[in-house]
Amino acid sequence: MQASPKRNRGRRVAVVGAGSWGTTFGKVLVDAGCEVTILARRPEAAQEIQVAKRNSQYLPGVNLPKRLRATSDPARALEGAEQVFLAVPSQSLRENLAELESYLERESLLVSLVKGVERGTSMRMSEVISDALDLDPDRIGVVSGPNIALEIAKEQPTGAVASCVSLAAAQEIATACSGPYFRSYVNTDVVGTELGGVLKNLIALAIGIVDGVGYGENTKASIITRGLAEMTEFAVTQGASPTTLSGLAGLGDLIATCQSPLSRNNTAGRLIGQGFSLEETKQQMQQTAEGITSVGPVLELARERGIAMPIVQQVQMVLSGRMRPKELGPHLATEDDVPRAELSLGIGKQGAWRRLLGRMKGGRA
Ligand SMILES: NC(=O)C1=CN([C@@H]2O[C@H](COP(=O)(O)OP(=O)(O)OC[C@H]3O[C@@H](n4cnc5c(N)ncnc54)[C@H](OP(=O)(O)O)[C@@H]3O)[C@@H](O)[C@H]2O)C=CC1
Ligand SMILES: O=C(CO)COP(=O)(O)O
Repeated sequence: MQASPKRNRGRRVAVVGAGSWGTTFGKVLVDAGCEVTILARRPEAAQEIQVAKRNSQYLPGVNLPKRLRATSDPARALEGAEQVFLAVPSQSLRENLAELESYLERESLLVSLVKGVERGTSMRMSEVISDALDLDPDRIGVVSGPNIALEIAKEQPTGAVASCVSLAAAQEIATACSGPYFRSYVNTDVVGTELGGVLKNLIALAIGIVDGVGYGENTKASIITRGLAEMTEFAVTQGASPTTLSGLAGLGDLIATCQSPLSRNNTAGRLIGQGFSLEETKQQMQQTAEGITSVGPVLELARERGIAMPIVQQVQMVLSGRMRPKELGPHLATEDDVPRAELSLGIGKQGAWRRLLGRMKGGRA
Protein backbone atom coordinates (compact mmCIF):
# COMPACT_ATOMS: atom_id res chain seq x y z
CA MET A 1 0.00 0.00 0.00
CA GLN A 2 1.10 3.57 -0.73
CA ALA A 3 1.90 6.14 1.99
CA SER A 4 -1.12 7.55 3.85
CA PRO A 5 -2.63 10.64 2.22
CA LYS A 6 -1.72 13.80 4.19
CA ARG A 7 -5.10 15.50 3.83
CA ASN A 8 -6.61 13.41 6.64
CA ARG A 9 -3.67 13.79 9.04
CA GLY A 10 -4.99 14.30 12.57
CA ARG A 11 -8.60 13.57 11.58
CA ARG A 12 -10.09 11.43 14.34
CA VAL A 13 -12.95 9.12 13.34
CA ALA A 14 -14.71 6.12 14.87
CA VAL A 15 -16.35 3.03 13.43
CA VAL A 16 -19.15 1.37 15.40
CA GLY A 17 -19.23 -2.36 14.69
CA ALA A 18 -16.35 -4.80 14.30
CA GLY A 19 -17.90 -7.22 11.81
CA SER A 20 -16.69 -7.70 8.27
CA TRP A 21 -17.64 -4.23 7.04
CA GLY A 22 -16.85 -2.22 10.17
CA THR A 23 -13.37 -3.74 10.38
CA THR A 24 -12.71 -3.35 6.66
CA PHE A 25 -13.95 0.23 6.71
CA GLY A 26 -11.66 0.94 9.66
CA LYS A 27 -8.76 -0.21 7.49
CA VAL A 28 -9.99 1.95 4.57
CA LEU A 29 -10.03 5.00 6.86
CA VAL A 30 -6.58 4.30 8.31
CA ASP A 31 -5.15 3.83 4.82
CA ALA A 32 -6.79 7.15 3.87
CA GLY A 33 -4.75 8.77 6.65
CA CYS A 34 -7.35 9.07 9.45
CA GLU A 35 -6.86 8.19 13.11
CA VAL A 36 -9.38 5.42 13.60
CA THR A 37 -10.85 3.59 16.58
CA ILE A 38 -13.29 0.75 16.09
CA LEU A 39 -15.92 0.18 18.76
CA ALA A 40 -16.55 -3.57 19.13
CA ARG A 41 -19.35 -4.86 21.35
CA ARG A 42 -17.25 -7.84 22.55
CA PRO A 43 -14.03 -7.02 24.44
CA GLU A 44 -12.27 -10.06 22.95
CA ALA A 45 -13.03 -8.85 19.42
CA ALA A 46 -11.63 -5.41 20.28
CA GLN A 47 -8.57 -7.03 21.86
CA GLU A 48 -7.82 -9.13 18.80
CA ILE A 49 -7.95 -6.11 16.49
CA GLN A 50 -6.01 -3.88 18.91
CA VAL A 51 -3.24 -6.34 19.73
CA ALA A 52 -3.00 -8.99 17.00
CA LYS A 53 -4.23 -6.71 14.19
CA ARG A 54 -6.54 -9.46 13.09
CA ASN A 55 -10.28 -10.17 12.98
CA SER A 56 -10.21 -13.91 12.56
CA GLN A 57 -13.97 -14.41 12.77
CA TYR A 58 -14.96 -11.98 10.02
CA LEU A 59 -11.83 -11.40 7.94
CA PRO A 60 -9.72 -14.56 8.15
CA GLY A 61 -6.24 -14.18 6.73
CA VAL A 62 -6.32 -10.38 6.59
CA ASN A 63 -3.59 -8.33 8.30
CA LEU A 64 -4.96 -5.08 9.64
CA PRO A 65 -2.92 -1.87 9.78
CA LYS A 66 -0.80 -1.23 12.86
CA ARG A 67 -2.43 2.17 13.33
CA LEU A 68 -5.97 0.70 13.56
CA ARG A 69 -7.19 0.84 17.17
CA ALA A 70 -10.15 -0.96 18.74
CA THR A 71 -11.92 -0.89 22.07
CA SER A 72 -15.20 -2.01 23.61
CA ASP A 73 -15.41 1.23 25.62
CA PRO A 74 -17.69 3.75 23.84
CA ALA A 75 -16.17 6.73 25.70
CA ARG A 76 -12.69 5.91 24.37
CA ALA A 77 -13.90 5.11 20.86
CA LEU A 78 -15.97 8.24 20.38
CA GLU A 79 -13.76 10.80 22.14
CA GLY A 80 -12.80 13.51 19.65
CA ALA A 81 -14.34 11.63 16.69
CA GLU A 82 -15.49 14.15 14.10
CA GLN A 83 -17.10 11.42 12.02
CA VAL A 84 -18.75 8.28 13.39
CA PHE A 85 -19.30 5.48 10.87
CA LEU A 86 -22.05 3.02 11.78
CA ALA A 87 -21.59 -0.62 10.72
CA VAL A 88 -23.99 -2.68 12.83
CA PRO A 89 -27.07 -4.61 11.64
CA SER A 90 -30.03 -2.38 10.75
CA GLN A 91 -32.30 -3.95 13.36
CA SER A 92 -30.01 -3.03 16.27
CA LEU A 93 -28.98 0.47 15.13
CA ARG A 94 -31.65 2.36 17.08
CA GLU A 95 -30.78 0.66 20.38
CA ASN A 96 -27.03 1.05 19.68
CA LEU A 97 -27.48 4.79 19.10
CA ALA A 98 -29.35 5.15 22.40
CA GLU A 99 -26.34 3.58 24.17
CA LEU A 100 -23.87 5.86 22.36
CA GLU A 101 -25.73 9.16 22.47
CA SER A 102 -24.12 10.52 25.64
CA TYR A 103 -20.59 9.88 24.27
CA LEU A 104 -21.00 11.60 20.88
CA GLU A 105 -19.14 14.85 20.22
CA ARG A 106 -21.45 17.85 19.75
CA GLU A 107 -20.48 18.49 16.12
CA SER A 108 -19.77 14.99 14.90
CA LEU A 109 -21.19 13.67 11.63
CA LEU A 110 -23.02 10.34 11.85
CA VAL A 111 -22.47 8.22 8.75
CA SER A 112 -24.45 5.08 8.00
CA LEU A 113 -22.73 2.17 6.24
CA VAL A 114 -25.81 0.01 6.88
CA LYS A 115 -27.86 -1.42 3.99
CA GLY A 116 -31.18 -2.25 5.57
CA VAL A 117 -34.48 -0.71 6.70
CA GLU A 118 -36.00 -0.90 10.15
CA ARG A 119 -38.71 -3.45 10.68
CA GLY A 120 -41.86 -1.95 12.17
CA THR A 121 -41.18 1.63 11.00
CA SER A 122 -39.85 0.91 7.46
CA MET A 123 -37.37 3.75 8.10
CA ARG A 124 -34.10 4.08 6.24
CA MET A 125 -31.06 4.22 8.51
CA SER A 126 -30.56 7.97 8.06
CA GLU A 127 -34.15 8.40 9.22
CA VAL A 128 -33.51 6.15 12.23
CA ILE A 129 -30.43 8.23 13.13
CA SER A 130 -32.39 11.47 12.81
CA ASP A 131 -35.27 10.05 14.84
CA ALA A 132 -33.13 8.47 17.56
CA LEU A 133 -30.71 11.38 18.04
CA ASP A 134 -32.84 14.32 16.91
CA LEU A 135 -30.08 15.43 14.53
CA ASP A 136 -30.31 17.83 11.60
CA PRO A 137 -30.05 16.06 8.21
CA ASP A 138 -26.84 17.96 7.42
CA ARG A 139 -25.09 15.98 10.16
CA ILE A 140 -26.19 12.61 8.78
CA GLY A 141 -24.38 10.91 5.91
CA VAL A 142 -24.37 7.62 4.05
CA VAL A 143 -21.57 5.75 2.29
CA SER A 144 -22.66 3.06 -0.14
CA GLY A 145 -21.43 1.34 -3.28
CA PRO A 146 -20.09 -1.94 -4.69
CA ASN A 147 -18.17 -2.76 -1.53
CA ILE A 148 -17.75 -6.46 -0.82
CA ALA A 149 -15.76 -6.33 2.42
CA LEU A 150 -13.26 -9.12 1.85
CA GLU A 151 -12.20 -7.78 -1.58
CA ILE A 152 -11.58 -4.33 -0.10
CA ALA A 153 -9.75 -5.77 2.90
CA LYS A 154 -7.37 -7.25 0.31
CA GLU A 155 -6.99 -3.75 -1.16
CA GLN A 156 -8.75 -4.47 -4.44
CA PRO A 157 -9.74 -1.05 -5.85
CA THR A 158 -13.32 0.14 -5.75
CA GLY A 159 -15.54 3.20 -5.59
CA ALA A 160 -18.43 4.35 -3.41
CA VAL A 161 -20.74 7.32 -2.93
CA ALA A 162 -20.61 9.58 0.13
CA SER A 163 -23.95 11.30 0.44
CA CYS A 164 -25.40 14.02 2.63
CA VAL A 165 -27.99 16.75 2.04
CA SER A 166 -25.13 19.15 2.77
CA LEU A 167 -22.62 18.96 -0.09
CA ALA A 168 -19.88 20.29 2.19
CA ALA A 169 -20.50 17.48 4.69
CA ALA A 170 -20.59 14.89 1.88
CA GLN A 171 -17.19 16.19 0.75
CA GLU A 172 -15.79 15.92 4.28
CA ILE A 173 -16.98 12.32 4.50
CA ALA A 174 -15.65 11.47 1.04
CA THR A 175 -12.27 12.98 1.94
CA ALA A 176 -12.05 10.91 5.09
CA CYS A 177 -12.71 7.68 3.21
CA SER A 178 -10.83 8.18 -0.04
CA GLY A 179 -7.48 6.43 -0.13
CA PRO A 180 -5.23 4.34 -2.32
CA TYR A 181 -7.77 1.64 -3.18
CA PHE A 182 -11.10 3.22 -2.12
CA ARG A 183 -12.39 6.25 -4.03
CA SER A 184 -15.47 8.09 -2.77
CA TYR A 185 -17.61 10.27 -5.02
CA VAL A 186 -20.21 12.66 -3.59
CA ASN A 187 -23.87 13.43 -4.06
CA THR A 188 -26.68 15.01 -2.04
CA ASP A 189 -29.27 12.31 -2.84
CA VAL A 190 -29.32 10.50 0.49
CA VAL A 191 -32.58 8.69 -0.31
CA GLY A 192 -31.29 7.27 -3.60
CA THR A 193 -27.86 6.35 -2.22
CA GLU A 194 -29.35 4.61 0.77
CA LEU A 195 -32.12 2.81 -1.10
CA GLY A 196 -29.70 1.57 -3.76
CA GLY A 197 -27.90 -0.39 -1.03
CA VAL A 198 -31.11 -1.69 0.51
CA LEU A 199 -32.83 -2.75 -2.70
CA LYS A 200 -29.92 -4.48 -4.40
CA ASN A 201 -29.91 -6.95 -1.50
CA LEU A 202 -33.42 -8.05 -2.44
CA ILE A 203 -32.46 -8.59 -6.07
CA ALA A 204 -29.30 -10.45 -4.94
CA LEU A 205 -31.53 -12.80 -2.93
CA ALA A 206 -33.53 -13.46 -6.12
CA ILE A 207 -30.31 -14.12 -8.05
CA GLY A 208 -29.11 -16.50 -5.35
CA ILE A 209 -32.43 -18.35 -5.39
CA VAL A 210 -32.41 -18.96 -9.16
CA ASP A 211 -28.72 -19.85 -9.01
CA GLY A 212 -29.51 -22.44 -6.33
CA VAL A 213 -32.26 -23.85 -8.54
CA GLY A 214 -29.75 -24.20 -11.38
CA TYR A 215 -31.06 -21.55 -13.77
CA GLY A 216 -28.50 -19.88 -16.01
CA GLU A 217 -27.49 -16.50 -17.26
CA ASN A 218 -30.66 -15.53 -19.17
CA THR A 219 -32.75 -15.79 -16.04
CA LYS A 220 -30.19 -13.89 -13.99
CA ALA A 221 -29.76 -11.14 -16.59
CA SER A 222 -33.55 -10.74 -16.77
CA ILE A 223 -33.79 -10.48 -13.00
CA ILE A 224 -30.93 -7.99 -12.74
CA THR A 225 -32.35 -5.79 -15.51
CA ARG A 226 -35.96 -5.88 -14.35
CA GLY A 227 -34.71 -5.67 -10.78
CA LEU A 228 -33.00 -2.38 -11.54
CA ALA A 229 -36.27 -1.09 -12.99
CA GLU A 230 -38.08 -2.10 -9.78
CA MET A 231 -35.38 -0.54 -7.63
CA THR A 232 -35.49 2.69 -9.60
CA GLU A 233 -39.26 3.04 -9.59
CA PHE A 234 -39.43 2.36 -5.87
CA ALA A 235 -36.62 4.76 -5.02
CA VAL A 236 -38.03 7.53 -7.21
CA THR A 237 -41.41 7.29 -5.44
CA GLN A 238 -39.50 7.75 -2.17
CA GLY A 239 -37.87 10.94 -3.47
CA ALA A 240 -34.65 9.63 -5.04
CA SER A 241 -33.14 10.82 -8.29
CA PRO A 242 -33.17 8.06 -10.95
CA THR A 243 -29.57 8.88 -11.88
CA THR A 244 -28.38 7.79 -8.42
CA LEU A 245 -29.82 4.35 -9.09
CA SER A 246 -27.79 4.05 -12.28
CA GLY A 247 -24.59 4.99 -10.40
CA LEU A 248 -22.26 3.19 -8.02
CA ALA A 249 -24.79 3.02 -5.18
CA GLY A 250 -27.43 1.46 -7.46
CA LEU A 251 -26.33 -0.42 -10.57
CA GLY A 252 -22.73 -0.68 -9.33
CA ASP A 253 -23.69 -2.38 -6.10
CA LEU A 254 -26.34 -4.48 -7.84
CA ILE A 255 -23.73 -5.92 -10.20
CA ALA A 256 -21.22 -6.62 -7.42
CA THR A 257 -23.72 -8.26 -5.11
CA CYS A 258 -25.48 -10.31 -7.78
CA GLN A 259 -22.17 -11.59 -9.21
CA SER A 260 -20.22 -12.32 -6.06
CA PRO A 261 -20.30 -15.64 -4.22
CA LEU A 262 -18.97 -13.63 -1.25
CA SER A 263 -22.26 -11.73 -0.98
CA ARG A 264 -24.22 -12.92 2.03
CA ASN A 265 -27.58 -12.05 0.44
CA ASN A 266 -26.66 -13.92 -2.71
CA THR A 267 -25.46 -16.86 -0.57
CA ALA A 268 -28.63 -16.91 1.53
CA GLY A 269 -30.72 -16.96 -1.66
CA ARG A 270 -28.63 -19.78 -3.08
CA LEU A 271 -29.19 -21.93 0.02
CA ILE A 272 -32.93 -21.36 -0.23
CA GLY A 273 -32.86 -22.15 -3.95
CA GLN A 274 -31.08 -25.40 -3.08
CA GLY A 275 -33.96 -26.37 -0.81
CA PHE A 276 -32.97 -25.18 2.67
CA SER A 277 -35.68 -23.46 4.69
CA LEU A 278 -35.31 -19.85 5.78
CA GLU A 279 -34.57 -20.97 9.34
CA GLU A 280 -31.92 -23.46 8.20
CA THR A 281 -30.41 -20.75 6.01
CA LYS A 282 -30.24 -18.24 8.86
CA GLN A 283 -28.52 -20.85 11.02
CA GLN A 284 -25.91 -21.52 8.36
CA MET A 285 -25.24 -17.81 7.80
CA GLN A 286 -22.86 -16.52 10.46
CA GLN A 287 -23.10 -12.96 9.12
CA THR A 288 -25.70 -10.30 8.43
CA ALA A 289 -27.87 -10.77 5.32
CA GLU A 290 -29.92 -7.56 5.43
CA GLY A 291 -32.24 -8.45 2.54
CA ILE A 292 -34.04 -11.07 4.63
CA THR A 293 -35.29 -8.44 7.08
CA SER A 294 -35.75 -5.63 4.53
CA VAL A 295 -38.09 -7.44 2.16
CA GLY A 296 -41.20 -6.99 4.35
CA PRO A 297 -40.77 -3.26 5.12
CA VAL A 298 -39.88 -2.48 1.48
CA LEU A 299 -43.03 -4.20 0.20
CA GLU A 300 -45.02 -2.37 2.86
CA LEU A 301 -43.81 0.96 1.46
CA ALA A 302 -44.40 -0.20 -2.12
CA ARG A 303 -47.96 -1.10 -1.26
CA GLU A 304 -48.53 2.30 0.35
CA ARG A 305 -47.34 4.00 -2.85
CA GLY A 306 -49.31 1.63 -5.08
CA ILE A 307 -46.29 0.39 -6.99
CA ALA A 308 -45.62 -3.17 -8.04
CA MET A 309 -42.35 -4.96 -7.27
CA PRO A 310 -42.99 -8.40 -8.76
CA ILE A 311 -39.45 -9.72 -8.25
CA VAL A 312 -39.23 -8.54 -4.64
CA GLN A 313 -42.73 -9.89 -4.08
CA GLN A 314 -41.67 -13.29 -5.38
CA VAL A 315 -38.60 -13.25 -3.15
CA GLN A 316 -40.86 -12.72 -0.15
CA MET A 317 -43.13 -15.56 -1.25
CA VAL A 318 -40.17 -17.93 -1.66
CA LEU A 319 -38.69 -16.94 1.71
CA SER A 320 -42.00 -17.60 3.42
CA GLY A 321 -42.48 -20.93 1.65
CA ARG A 322 -45.49 -19.78 -0.41
CA MET A 323 -43.73 -20.14 -3.76
CA ARG A 324 -41.28 -22.79 -4.90
CA PRO A 325 -37.85 -21.39 -5.77
CA LYS A 326 -38.05 -22.72 -9.33
CA GLU A 327 -41.16 -20.59 -9.95
CA LEU A 328 -39.22 -17.38 -9.38
CA GLY A 329 -38.73 -15.50 -12.62
CA PRO A 330 -39.56 -12.11 -14.06
CA HIS A 331 -41.78 -13.62 -16.76
CA LEU A 332 -44.10 -15.38 -14.30
CA ALA A 333 -45.28 -12.15 -12.76
CA THR A 334 -46.55 -10.82 -16.07
CA GLU A 335 -48.05 -13.89 -17.72
CA ASP A 336 -51.64 -12.61 -17.57
CA ASP A 337 -50.71 -8.95 -17.74
CA VAL A 338 -51.15 -6.62 -20.68
CA PRO A 339 -47.95 -6.38 -22.76
CA ARG A 340 -46.24 -3.08 -22.11
CA ALA A 341 -43.18 -1.16 -23.14
CA GLU A 342 -40.00 -2.75 -21.79
CA LEU A 343 -38.39 0.47 -20.67
CA SER A 344 -41.44 1.84 -18.88
CA LEU A 345 -40.71 1.91 -15.15
CA GLY A 346 -44.37 1.90 -14.14
CA ILE A 347 -45.32 -1.69 -13.49
CA GLY A 348 -48.90 -0.80 -12.57
CA LYS A 349 -51.38 -2.23 -10.13
CA GLN A 350 -53.26 -4.51 -12.47
CA GLY A 351 -53.13 -8.19 -13.36
CA ALA A 352 -50.13 -10.00 -12.01
CA TRP A 353 -49.70 -7.63 -9.09
CA ARG A 354 -53.23 -8.32 -7.90
CA ARG A 355 -52.71 -12.03 -8.43
CA LEU A 356 -49.53 -11.93 -6.39
CA LEU A 357 -51.23 -9.94 -3.65
CA GLY A 358 -53.93 -12.60 -3.57
CA ARG A 359 -51.36 -15.38 -3.20
CA MET A 360 -49.57 -13.38 -0.54
CA LYS A 361 -52.50 -13.41 1.87
CA GLY A 362 -51.64 -15.51 4.87
CA GLY A 363 -48.38 -14.13 6.10
CA ARG A 364 -45.07 -12.64 5.22
CA ALA A 365 -41.39 -13.59 5.27
N1 LIG B 1 -19.85 -7.00 4.59
C1 LIG B 1 -19.95 -6.24 3.54
O1 LIG B 1 -19.37 -6.54 2.48
C2 LIG B 1 -20.75 -4.97 3.60
C3 LIG B 1 -21.72 -4.78 4.56
N2 LIG B 1 -22.45 -3.62 4.57
C4 LIG B 1 -23.48 -3.39 5.58
O2 LIG B 1 -22.84 -3.18 6.85
C5 LIG B 1 -23.75 -3.56 7.89
C6 LIG B 1 -22.97 -4.44 8.86
O3 LIG B 1 -22.67 -5.61 8.14
P1 LIG B 1 -21.39 -6.51 8.36
O4 LIG B 1 -20.28 -5.83 9.04
O5 LIG B 1 -21.10 -7.10 7.05
O6 LIG B 1 -22.05 -7.58 9.31
P2 LIG B 1 -21.32 -8.75 10.11
O7 LIG B 1 -22.36 -9.78 10.30
O8 LIG B 1 -20.05 -9.10 9.45
O9 LIG B 1 -20.96 -8.05 11.52
C7 LIG B 1 -21.97 -7.51 12.32
C8 LIG B 1 -21.32 -6.67 13.40
O10 LIG B 1 -22.36 -6.06 14.18
C9 LIG B 1 -22.27 -6.53 15.52
N3 LIG B 1 -23.59 -6.72 16.06
C10 LIG B 1 -24.47 -7.71 15.79
N4 LIG B 1 -25.61 -7.53 16.49
C11 LIG B 1 -25.41 -6.42 17.22
C12 LIG B 1 -26.20 -5.73 18.18
N5 LIG B 1 -27.42 -6.15 18.52
N6 LIG B 1 -25.69 -4.62 18.75
C13 LIG B 1 -24.44 -4.19 18.44
N7 LIG B 1 -23.65 -4.81 17.55
C14 LIG B 1 -24.14 -5.90 16.95
C15 LIG B 1 -21.49 -7.82 15.45
O11 LIG B 1 -20.88 -8.06 16.71
P3 LIG B 1 -20.55 -9.54 17.20
O12 LIG B 1 -19.37 -10.00 16.38
O13 LIG B 1 -20.23 -9.34 18.63
O14 LIG B 1 -21.77 -10.38 16.95
C16 LIG B 1 -20.48 -7.46 14.36
O15 LIG B 1 -19.48 -6.63 14.88
C17 LIG B 1 -24.93 -4.26 7.21
O16 LIG B 1 -25.99 -3.37 7.11
C18 LIG B 1 -24.40 -4.58 5.82
O17 LIG B 1 -25.43 -4.58 4.85
C19 LIG B 1 -22.24 -2.63 3.66
C20 LIG B 1 -21.27 -2.76 2.71
C21 LIG B 1 -20.46 -3.95 2.59
O1 LIG C 1 -23.27 -4.55 0.35
C1 LIG C 1 -22.42 -5.34 0.00
C2 LIG C 1 -21.54 -5.11 -1.16
O2 LIG C 1 -21.64 -3.79 -1.61
C3 LIG C 1 -22.29 -6.64 0.69
O3 LIG C 1 -23.32 -7.45 0.26
P1 LIG C 1 -23.81 -8.65 1.19
O4 LIG C 1 -24.37 -8.02 2.44
O5 LIG C 1 -24.82 -9.38 0.40
O6 LIG C 1 -22.59 -9.47 1.49
